[in-house]
Amino acid sequence: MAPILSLRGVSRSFGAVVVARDLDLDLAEGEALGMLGPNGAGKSTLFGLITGTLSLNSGTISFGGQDITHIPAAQRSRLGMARSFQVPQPFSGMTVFENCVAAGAFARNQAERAVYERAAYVLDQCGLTAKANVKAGTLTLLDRKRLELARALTTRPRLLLLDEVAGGLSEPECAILIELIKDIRTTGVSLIWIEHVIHALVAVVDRVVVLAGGVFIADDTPQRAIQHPKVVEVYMGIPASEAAETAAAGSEGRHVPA
Ligand SMILES: Nc1ncnc2c1ncn2[C@@H]1O[C@H](COP(=O)(O)OP(=O)(O)OP(=O)(O)O)[C@@H](O)[C@H]1O
Repeated sequence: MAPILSLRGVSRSFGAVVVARDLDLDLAEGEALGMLGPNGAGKSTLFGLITGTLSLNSGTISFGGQDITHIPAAQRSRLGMARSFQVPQPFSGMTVFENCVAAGAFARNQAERAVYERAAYVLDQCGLTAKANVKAGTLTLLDRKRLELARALTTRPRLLLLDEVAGGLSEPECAILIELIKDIRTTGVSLIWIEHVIHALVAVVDRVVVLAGGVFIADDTPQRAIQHPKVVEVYMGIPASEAAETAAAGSEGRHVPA
């Protein structure tokens, strides 16, 4: 089956800062991909390139088999892309329900009434039904994160891009969010999740890519990716050669990607 999302030769710099250097990436329909990388590596920028809020310096992006490289962000969202933001950005003076309706109506260019049913369904899915009439600005952090997900889901995305949704949550709150994202996965939506809370990511995704220096230094199963010597080097400051030796000594027979 053709991938739902394909990046080919994608490059983007900000002055001397290269955040994407000739990147290729395929995401299968229904796949959940985790994205790791040090602060400032360019992960959120990559979301901007995929959703069309930022332009590429070179390369192509296709979505659902269609070349979307030059398609504006609003149109990409109508094709079925939605993202959540690192810092939740609800309309604070509007209720939780109104926030979802506004997101759904705008993204799909529909009358608000046409998305009421979807918004109610999604609020239930995200555990927010009891807060439907509460102003978004009064929500706890966990509920703001849930609302970020709900707003994105109201648009009926085929591809959901999550940017650090677990950040700042306590462990019990994080466990609730993990279950919610697992539940969202069962609907068949494809997912890319940028996250620094690695255990949350590993609990949910099928595959992890690690972005550093504008390239993917690892692309593997979650367990293998986080133990990749280059990843250990970037995160822990241990030279890749030493990290590889430690990994080999500690787990005889385990596959360590080259
Ligand atoms: N609009 C912009 N203009 C100039 N530089 C930018 C712009 N957006 C991002 N950058 C720079 O690009 C680099 C990548 O930023 P980005 O936010 O994509 O990283 P990130 O991997 O998501 O980081 P974090 O994990 O800290 O959120 C950073 O050095 C950032 O300062």
